[in-house]
Amino acid sequence: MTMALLDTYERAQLQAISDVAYGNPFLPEYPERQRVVLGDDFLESQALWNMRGDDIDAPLVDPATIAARIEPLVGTLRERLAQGAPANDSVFSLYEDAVLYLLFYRYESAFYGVIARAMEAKQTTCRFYTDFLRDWTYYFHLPSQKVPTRHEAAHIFACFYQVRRAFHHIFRYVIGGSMAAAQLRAAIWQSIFTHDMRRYRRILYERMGDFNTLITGPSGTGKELVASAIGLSRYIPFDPETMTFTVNYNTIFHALNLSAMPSTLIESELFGHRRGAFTGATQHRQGWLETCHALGTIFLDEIGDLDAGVQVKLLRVLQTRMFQPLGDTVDRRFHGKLIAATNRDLAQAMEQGQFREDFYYRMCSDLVVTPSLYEQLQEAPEALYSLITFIAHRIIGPEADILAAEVTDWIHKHLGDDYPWPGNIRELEQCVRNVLIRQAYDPPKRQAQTSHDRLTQALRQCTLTADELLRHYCNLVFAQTGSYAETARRLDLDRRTVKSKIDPETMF
Ligand SMILES: Nc1ncnc2c1ncn2[C@@H]1O[C@H](COP(=O)(O)OP(=O)(O)OP(=O)(O)O)[C@@H](O)[C@H]1O
Repeated sequence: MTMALLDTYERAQLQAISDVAYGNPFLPEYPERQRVVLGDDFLESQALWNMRGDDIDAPLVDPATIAARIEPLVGTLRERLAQGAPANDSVFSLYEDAVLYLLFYRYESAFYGVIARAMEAKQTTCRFYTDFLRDWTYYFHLPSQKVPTRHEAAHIFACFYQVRRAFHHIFRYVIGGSMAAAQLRAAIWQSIFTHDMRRYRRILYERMGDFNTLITGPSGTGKELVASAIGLSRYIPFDPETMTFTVNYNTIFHALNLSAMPSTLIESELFGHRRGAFTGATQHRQGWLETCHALGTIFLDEIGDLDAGVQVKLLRVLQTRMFQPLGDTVDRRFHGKLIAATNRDLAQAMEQGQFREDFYYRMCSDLVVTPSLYEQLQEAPEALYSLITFIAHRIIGPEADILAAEVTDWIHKHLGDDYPWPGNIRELEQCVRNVLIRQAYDPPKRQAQTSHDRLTQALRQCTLTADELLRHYCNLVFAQTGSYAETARRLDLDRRTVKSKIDPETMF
């Protein structure tokens, strides 16, 4: 009688590991997957979807425990396969998933070393690829049968590097212990790898540049940081001959703030120009779209402010990936990825004819929304302290806990627990700095107060139409809450109606 290749328990363990390996690590349900594998050994505080503390790159306990636990099981399965035990696709696939999980954590710190060196503009020869390749061969090239993995070792090596970079950048750039912040991290992960990591690894990894990403959310909520996390975590091929990654990820992300530039400068920055294209164009100049590396990213901040003429030209890039420098008639191709951000309500801007619909629909195949600080604190008031600790740590390093306690106390006494943080995390950062230096923070003069006075006056004089009244009231509540969702909840209106009434640029 031939013995089954896997008993029920082993199969269940491998299936649980496969679920862990392919889940979005920042989603709140993810810890449950880890718990299935680890049982009582699972450490809730280490759950990946939590914000990381002081050291964002400290080794993670739960994944390391999982890797240690599966190693003997993977070894046993390898022995059985090596002895020629017949296996079907489902067993091979579980085996492959577990081996890749094991190998990722075996080399995780070595990959981090490559990330750190790239930050210092140094290129690393990844000698540990030799060890990786030895392990790869050990697990996948068995004496009596070749495990049918569809991947090359170098490709998986590149995928591991990308996953490690994504962890690093997401933790580095997106802070916050609320569910809203965790979901933002999960959305970034999805924007990088899509919801299906297997398909990503098979085919999509080299096509993500074709998908544009649009980031929306109030000012100061980290839209540029989200864009950096996505742009710096793109797939970069590994060259096994030279044992190097083909480009330094740290050199291929370019941010352009459109609201800070006149439209002619935007055009020339983006598309480039020929000599004599306009007065002052004394030299031929390549634009960002031309110089952008194929694995690179151009980030267009404040896209809502883009002039209609530039929108048309950019639309062509979005549709055909082609463009012409100013004064030129020859088409050039854009090879990178485009990410845009805005804090404007684009739905309203389109309604008012200020923003082209076709442009919007070309941008929104991948939409990421950053939550306001107020929204985060409504849901998890305790998140304020951890945010402050994180910021304090970034500002002064040692004694961050003491500063955090001082700032939290100050906020509690002087701003109150319901302060709306209209400037979001950017404002919180300034508040921490101010309390550090002056032991006080004066919030910028709140528009809400003036709004309130004007509304009261208009109400006394009975001069408002019903629509004006609603509009003003929406703006007033929005100024207090800083959140469309919360305003809609308080007014018992739907979010779209609220959005259509609010103009954050010229709040009443
Ligand atoms: N989620 C966040 N995590 C960490 N820091 C943040 C976050 N959001 C904002 N910050 C801090 O606020 C600063 C501003 O962030 P960023 O420029 O990304 O905001 P933004 O949403 O693009 O704002 P704007 O719409 O005004 O351009 C950052 O430099 C960072 O210090």
